[in-house]
Amino acid sequence: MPKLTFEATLMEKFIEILANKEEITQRALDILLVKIKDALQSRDQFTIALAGGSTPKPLYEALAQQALPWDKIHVFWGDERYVQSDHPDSNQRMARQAWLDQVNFPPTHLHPMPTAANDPKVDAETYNRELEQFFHLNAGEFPVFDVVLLGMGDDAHTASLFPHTEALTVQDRLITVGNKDGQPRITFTVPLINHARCVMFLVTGANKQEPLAQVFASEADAIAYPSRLIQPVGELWWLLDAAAGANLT
Ligand SMILES: O=C(O)[C@H](O)[C@@H](O)[C@H](O)[C@H](O)COP(=O)(O)O
Repeated sequence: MPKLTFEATLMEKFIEILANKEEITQRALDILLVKIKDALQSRDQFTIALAGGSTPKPLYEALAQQALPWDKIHVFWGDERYVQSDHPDSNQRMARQAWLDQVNFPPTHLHPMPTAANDPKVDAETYNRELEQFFHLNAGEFPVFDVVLLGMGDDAHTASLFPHTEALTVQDRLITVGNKDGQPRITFTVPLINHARCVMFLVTGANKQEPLAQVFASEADAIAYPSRLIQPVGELWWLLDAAAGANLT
């Protein structure tokens, strides 16, 4: 696999260690509400890409309690397991149950990753085209999401960008096929995430201590610790609970 290189980028990095999941949820909500307000004032539209997994679910539940102009917000997914949308592992299903189906989003404002073609490459290409059309992109352009939410696995993967996989090296697409132990995923690529105005990691649990130490180390192999590749042109937020961030204080 080619050595990964990426230019140094201008970004503002914020690392906050909070007591627990509840504090992370509240802090993430507070930041998101500011980003939504700023986006609506500047562009009259807010675009967000959701993370899957378990950590963001309380944040989605908290968002469902907000009175926001849902008709000005567009929701995408940063990655998806390659299962049907009603499968228990579906990231779409989790976000709909926790938030999206609990408020009156216009259906056209929800942009789930397709998983029905029985070929992840086809579905990845379909979603790639959907983003190109939605953001009116010319060939080779990347869209700028207002916020990309991310989690991090205990192998330092993020989205469905897993260690030592081809997905890590894709630089000319918005969407590609991820691979978790042979199981296909659909995922944002590194350059797509890195074009965001704001990337926010929510990371909890003592099992994330070691991978975080590698992600924040001055030197480490980004192919082995893919979250190192996330260096957005905009803001980078790391919201960690005390267990995950214990070694960083
Ligand atoms: O589809 C997924 O599973 C996620 O996108 C994945 O990248 C997740 O964010 C991490 O695995 C952390 O998951 P937890 O939040 O459950 O620790």
